[in-house]
Amino acid sequence: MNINAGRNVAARHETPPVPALELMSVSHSYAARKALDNVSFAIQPGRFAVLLGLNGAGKTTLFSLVSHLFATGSGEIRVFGYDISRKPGDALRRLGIVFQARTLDLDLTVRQNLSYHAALHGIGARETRRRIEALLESIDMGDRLNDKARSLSGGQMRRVEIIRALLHRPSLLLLDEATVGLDVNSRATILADIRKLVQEEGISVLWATHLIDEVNDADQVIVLDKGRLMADGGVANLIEATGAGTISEAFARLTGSPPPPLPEGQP
Ligand SMILES: Nc1ncnc2c1ncn2[C@@H]1O[C@H](COP(=O)(O)OP(=O)(O)OP(=O)(O)O)[C@@H](O)[C@H]1O
Repeated sequence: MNINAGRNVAARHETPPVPALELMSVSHSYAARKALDNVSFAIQPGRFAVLLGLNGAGKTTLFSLVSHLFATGSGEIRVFGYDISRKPGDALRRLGIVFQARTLDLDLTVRQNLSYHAALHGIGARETRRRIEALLESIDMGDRLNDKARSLSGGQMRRVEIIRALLHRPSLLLLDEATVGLDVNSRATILADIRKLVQEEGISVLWATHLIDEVNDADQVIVLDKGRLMADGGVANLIEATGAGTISEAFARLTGSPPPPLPEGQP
């Protein structure tokens, strides 16, 4: 008996998973300046995808569209199949976002900053307390609960912002230049924490950066340059497609720029 027969039939009829994030022909302009030009890509559930682009590539604009801060004028954006324009509630519920600019209220305590976000998502008081305490403990910041946000270091503020983005248990996390301005150790800790979330919780991540050393071999790499999608694929694919020796060289060839800078603190 061929025990695989049934399985093969099932596999033939299997539908592909709904992407965690899908952009279809998305464009955006600020007056005459085109910031995104016909950008399409998809991120599958449970993937760590790096959105790699130099200053002005369009990364923040893309985040503003995905998070529905800006209306999608041209093209379509779906979060786990939900169109951000037609079903913003369903899409945003599945989305956690850490913006490039610091967004904690410095005069509120860590708990107050986090509780406010939980309330916006309709999470009850007891559950809010439970989640906040567990998440803060997980990053060894349980003792900072009642401290004012302004007393935290830059890296600690960033980690509180990441926790805030996770409070409503999103399935897709977007981070825009999350490590900018942080020292080498804080950068490494934050990146490792996020990679752990992908591995252990199956969360999908879109990590926007201009730092090539934040890319791992197993990542999906989406290269954006002056609003245009230059490449989308695995590290090995990008290296092969560009005839480069390294991902850094591949990026330089794709964007016509010198190899991107190494992070602060590295020669
Ligand atoms: N509010 C705005 N008004 C006009 N032009 C803008 C505005 N915001 C961004 N731009 C322009 O759109 C383009 C894309 O900018 P965006 O901030 O999305 O890029 P980025 O990749 O996030 O860059 P950075 O890493 O420097 O933040 C740039 O040419 C920028 O000057």
